[in-house]
Amino acid sequence: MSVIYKRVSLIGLGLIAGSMALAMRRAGLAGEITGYARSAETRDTAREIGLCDRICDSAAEAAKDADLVVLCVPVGAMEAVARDIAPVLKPGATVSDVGSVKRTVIEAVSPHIPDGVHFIPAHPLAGTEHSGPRSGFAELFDNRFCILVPQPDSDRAAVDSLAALWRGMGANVDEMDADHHDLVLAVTSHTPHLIAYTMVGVADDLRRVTDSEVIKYSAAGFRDFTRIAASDPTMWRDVFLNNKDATLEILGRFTEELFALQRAIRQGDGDHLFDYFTHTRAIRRGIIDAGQDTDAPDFGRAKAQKG
Ligand SMILES: NC(=O)C1=CN([C@@H]2O[C@H](COP(=O)(O)OP(=O)(O)OC[C@H]3O[C@@H](n4cnc5c(N)ncnc54)[C@H](O)[C@@H]3O)[C@@H](O)[C@H]2O)C=CC1
Ligand SMILES: O=C(O)C(=O)Cc1ccc(O)cc1
Repeated sequence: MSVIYKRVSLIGLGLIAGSMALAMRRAGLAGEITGYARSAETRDTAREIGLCDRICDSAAEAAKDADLVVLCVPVGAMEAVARDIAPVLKPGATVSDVGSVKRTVIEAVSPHIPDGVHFIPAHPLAGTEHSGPRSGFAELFDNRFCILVPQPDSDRAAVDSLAALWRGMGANVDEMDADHHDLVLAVTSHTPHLIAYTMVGVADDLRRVTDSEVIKYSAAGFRDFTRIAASDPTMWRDVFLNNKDATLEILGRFTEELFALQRAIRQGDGDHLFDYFTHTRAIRRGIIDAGQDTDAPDFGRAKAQKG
């Protein structure tokens, strides 16, 4: 594959930026990759493992002369970074991000983007519970979706270049409106994470079951919950604070269904339980038939542990 951007700048050097750097290198998509992270320790680690061609000591230095700047920081830090890099962005450059929430990121970042610079938000639907500069791997985006959220005035050629970059990194690209994205993600990712956090908290609270029993007898379902609940607290705090309405909407529906199942159990209503589980099994089978069960979590964990 050939170079799409001469100079790419990654701000925030964790799982996603690290995986992007490795995936871009794998396919030769960037001439030079610069990077910046807020903590000196992260920058030192990134230098030590050669994550980028150049690690800079400020976001502005990393973004200077870049053709593409990708904000790879927690959602709550996007605005501060956009403010820092705004003065050095060159005309014709593209700014993108990888945040798990889109509407508030667009509202926070857009005002800082100078005229003549393209802002094209994005979200790769791929990740693991690991974080930090050592957690990235080149295959993270393979066969995963990356959702682009072009703005009404987005330049088509700039959107096409960004889409080509994500395809070059292995992803399938779709476009979506920000509000729809946030609702879809509240259903498929954000609320499930909250449920996992809660379930692990409940198990921890249950003093009649000791820690060693929780670990020893963890069946697959609970094991997955513990994996998800080990995800980065800063990132997930920011997700819920920034996708408030959609998450609360889905949580409301979730608790209604949960109460109905609770009542069925109390009343011994086996028909309700059977019908409900039959319906949900059909949904799972639909996902498998559509070829969309690529089992990212285990794949990600295995790769990250190797590295
Ligand atoms: N972890 C996951 O599974 C996925 C995460 N995302 C999104 O990607 C973004 C990054 O997530 P990860 O790479 O997982 O996080 P991470 O925790 O691995 O890395 C974040 C990096 O940002 C740096 N950082 C934090 N605040 C900063 C600031 N103000 N200025 C400069 N650097 C700063 C941290 O030092 C760290 O290097 C988040 O917005 C997250 O919502 C998207 C898809 C999947
Ligand atoms: O590790 C998992 O199971 C994930 O769900 C990864 C993930 C986390 C956050 C995102 O915005 C997208 C993907």
